[in-house]
Amino acid sequence: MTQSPYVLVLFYSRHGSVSEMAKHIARGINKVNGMEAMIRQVPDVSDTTKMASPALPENGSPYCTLEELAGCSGLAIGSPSYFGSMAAPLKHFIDQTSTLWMTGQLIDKPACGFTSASTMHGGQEQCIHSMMTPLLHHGMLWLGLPYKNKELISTQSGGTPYGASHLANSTYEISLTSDEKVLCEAQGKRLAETALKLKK
Ligand SMILES: Cc1cc2nc3c(=O)[nH]c(=O)nc-3n(C[C@H](O)[C@H](O)[C@H](O)COP(=O)(O)O)c2cc1C
Repeated sequence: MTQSPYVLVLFYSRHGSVSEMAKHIARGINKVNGMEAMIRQVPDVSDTTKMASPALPENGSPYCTLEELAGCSGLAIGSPSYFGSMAAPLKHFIDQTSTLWMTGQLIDKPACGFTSASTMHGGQEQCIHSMMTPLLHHGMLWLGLPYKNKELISTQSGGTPYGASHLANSTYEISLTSDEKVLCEAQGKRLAETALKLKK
């Protein structure tokens, strides 16, 4: 069976905010005819062993396989901001992608990043940049969010020109503001439109 062209929405989320953002990004992707969203998460890592998750997630999206990453037409990658950087489980997953790097399977495919953080100036932009770096090594084409999206100006919470973000506060608020939702959808739509244009 041939898989329809898809944009992979790949994330790690411990408390649910980034997972919620992934749904809104997927909604934007699915607005583009000819592209569909595939939502996948990465397993947690343990403090004491190399890898300690069950083979299947207890809830939420399935775990991503390397084949699913290799086959995507575009990639939206999301992580909570942890000390201004991506969370370890996502980095752990990326660190297993050397075979894709050696075979150049992600070259010239578009990518973008999204994040959630508990504080306004706690490193949202830095976290998005941390996800950009390995994907540039993979030869991917990084997309931001242009200011034609007026919500970037009106937002009182998340939203950056580097990628969508959510301000969860210290109360782990999962629900997104309307500006944050619009920006997530705009980012997903832009990514899918670009993936369609670039598709060979
Ligand atoms: C280890 C750790 C480090 C964190 N570092 C930051 C940080 O640097 N800046 C910030 O604003 N929030 C930080 N947070 C808060 C998370 O980014 C925030 O709760 C986020 O919304 C969680 O996303 P999730 O609900 O998808 O798990 C940190 C949380 C943890 C557990």
